[in-house]
Order: sequence, then C-alpha cells, then structure tokens
Amino acid sequence: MLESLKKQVLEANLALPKYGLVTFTWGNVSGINKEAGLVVIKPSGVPYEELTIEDLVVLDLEGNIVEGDLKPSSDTPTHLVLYRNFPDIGGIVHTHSPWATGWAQAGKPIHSLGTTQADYFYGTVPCTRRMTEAEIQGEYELETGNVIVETFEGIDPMQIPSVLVHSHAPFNWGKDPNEAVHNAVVLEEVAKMNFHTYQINPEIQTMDQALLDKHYLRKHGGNAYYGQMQSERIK
Ligand SMILES: O=C(CO)[C@@H](O)[C@@H](O)COP(=O)(O)O
Repeated sequence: MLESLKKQVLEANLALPKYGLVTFTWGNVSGINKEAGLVVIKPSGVPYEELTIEDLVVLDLEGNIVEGDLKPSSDTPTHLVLYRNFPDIGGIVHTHSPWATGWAQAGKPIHSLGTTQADYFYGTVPCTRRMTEAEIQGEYELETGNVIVETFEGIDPMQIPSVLVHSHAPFNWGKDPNEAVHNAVVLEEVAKMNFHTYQINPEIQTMDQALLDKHYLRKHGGNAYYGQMQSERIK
C-alpha cells in the first residue's frame, strides 16, 4: 500500500539536488498516506547520492517507527506537527536553499511583488517569530512545527504553501511530495527575484490585489482556467 508513496517520496528527495535546493544533506522530503495515517520520510544524514527506497522510514503521526532500519530525519517532529494541523497537505519539503534561507535568516517575509509569486502564493510568504530559549532548549523540532502553525493563524496553508522559519530556513508543502518540491523551487526563484527587485527599487510596494487575484485564481480553485483544462479539450 505504501509502495507508491515511497516511490513519490524517493523521487521528490532526489529532485532536491537536481533543482539545486540542497547542499550535502541539508534537507528532506516526506509524504503522507492519510487513510493509513502513515508518513514516509528521508532518513537523517543520508547523502542523496546513496539514498534508496529501502532507506526511507515509515512512522505513524505520533512518531512511532512502523518500518525502516534507519533513524528518520531530525526534522520529523516538525513534519508531523504540520500533517496533524494542516489536514489538506500530502507532502512536505524542507531545504536550506540559499535565497529563501537568506530571507529566513533576515527574519523577513516574502511579499508578493509580481506574477511569478502570485501564480503559486495567494499573498505574502510569512516568516515565523524567533523561537524562545525555552522552545530551543526543549523539543526544538516539535516547537518549530508549533511556531509555523501559530504563524498560519488566519492563513490558509493551501493558499500559501511555504513558510520561512526565523533564523533557520524554509518549509514548503503541497497536495503531494511532488507538488511540495515544485513549490520549493518557486519559492527559491521568487526569493531571488525579490532580493533583486528591492535592490533596484527599495521603495517598491506589493503588487496590486487585482493582479494577485487574476494570477492566483486562474490557476487555483473551482474557476481555474490556466493551461489545458479538461473541460475545454476537444478530444
Ligand atoms: O535544518 C537542519 C539543520 O540545520 C536539517 O534540516 C538538515 O540538516 C537535515 O537534517 P536530516 O538529515 O534530515 O536529519
């Protein structure tokens, strides 16, 4: 039952170095089978060049290992908090991709400045608050998940599928692991573009709401019409 999810998780993990989103082992991807309540995740510290499907670790949503000989990613508690609190997500990607991480380390959200971002994010990608000393010294990865959930109060995680964790790096998600990788790639590109935009014009304001609506809504929701919609196909 989990074979297809394991394949998706392996492919998504291997896509991270391919897209230049990870250096060494600085990242991980997971996916969830909601019916079974099981999560498949990369093992901790295993180089991408050596990663095989047998290395993947299967856990329940409480973090109990159900399958696998290796230790799961150190970020597993963060992934599990996100799966427990954002029920529509099916895959999570964590990277230290340099442009997005630059914004996270600066503690700055990524505002919508243009249509590249608006095609994927219905507004600002937020940055969490700094974590407290007690949170850092306690169950840090679990608290990282909690601080992300706190940041998303009033924000639909399916409309903003990424977050910047203050002094750390981005987490991204999607309906499956592949979509989560896609969103991670877009976030990295947008982080780079915004950096350059502010260099050219530090005073620039966020894009017009009408343009944000136009671009986001043509690709998402019941009235989406971008690309080759099934309903419009001649055959
Ligand atoms: O954030 C960090 C380290 O700062 C970790 O996500 C990263 O090194 C990946 O750890 P894992 O190999 O998944 O345990």
